[in-house]
Amino acid sequence: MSAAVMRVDAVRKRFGGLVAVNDVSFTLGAGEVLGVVGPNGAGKSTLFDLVSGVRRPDAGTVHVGERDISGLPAHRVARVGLARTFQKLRPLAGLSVTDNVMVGAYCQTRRKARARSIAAECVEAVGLTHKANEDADRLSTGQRKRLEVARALATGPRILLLDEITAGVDPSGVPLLIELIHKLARMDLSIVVIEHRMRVILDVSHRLLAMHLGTVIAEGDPATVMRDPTVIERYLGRSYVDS
Ligand SMILES: Nc1ncnc2c1ncn2[C@@H]1O[C@H](COP(=O)(O)OP(=O)(O)OP(=O)(O)O)[C@@H](O)[C@H]1O
Repeated sequence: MSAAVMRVDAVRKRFGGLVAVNDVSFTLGAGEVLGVVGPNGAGKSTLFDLVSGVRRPDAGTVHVGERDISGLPAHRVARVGLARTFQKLRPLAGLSVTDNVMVGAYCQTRRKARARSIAAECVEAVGLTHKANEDADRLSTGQRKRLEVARALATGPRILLLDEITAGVDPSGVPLLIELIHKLARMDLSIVVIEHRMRVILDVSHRLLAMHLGTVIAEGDPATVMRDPTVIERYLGRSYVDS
């Protein structure tokens, strides 16, 4: 792991009286997979929104390499090489898998033929070639998650933010998604993963960031973070300690 490809400094977001993300800072190394854990409402998805330009931070900065991308809208952030998936799946209804992925590819090219070929590569990378012409609405949850990844990949990112790609997926489909994250990491991407399933997060992450009520409560190598008494108390619960 080498120099940071992304640096997030003291980002903050308030919704009315609630500080959803409270001065969160972290770096992402080249080729690193950083896991983000925390209970529901900890601020994980809002943190992704701030980094990916879906929402503007009230304070703080986000750098990709030397470039300050703080407050840029999502389409411009995508052009800098940062892509994300969303927890809530939103394939474009009535469009095929390939057409959905081409939407991402138009971030890299205006040529339809080139967009189609990028889409084909990305659909293959996530293992959906056999569904390429199918209506995206007809996919299973696990397949839709992979479609989301393909659409993000088609924008040509260096940094990928994955928001709970195993949520709602049948346990039998989880190993395929774990393998997909490993594959993405081998594609020279630097990745931030939000994930509730412990077996997934421990399998894929080089480093962990634990959040609670908008703040970072622990950061470091996964085994150490998981043994941190504050993380156990606020996130994992007594049953984890006792088991
Ligand atoms: N648009 C919004 N308006 C008001 N409050 C919001 C909004 N979006 C999120 N919140 C609140 O901000 C806090 C953080 O939410 P967020 O979705 O970022 O948490 P999370 O850690 O991703 O949770 P989960 O694991 O359930 O997805 C929560 O209290 C949530 O209710």
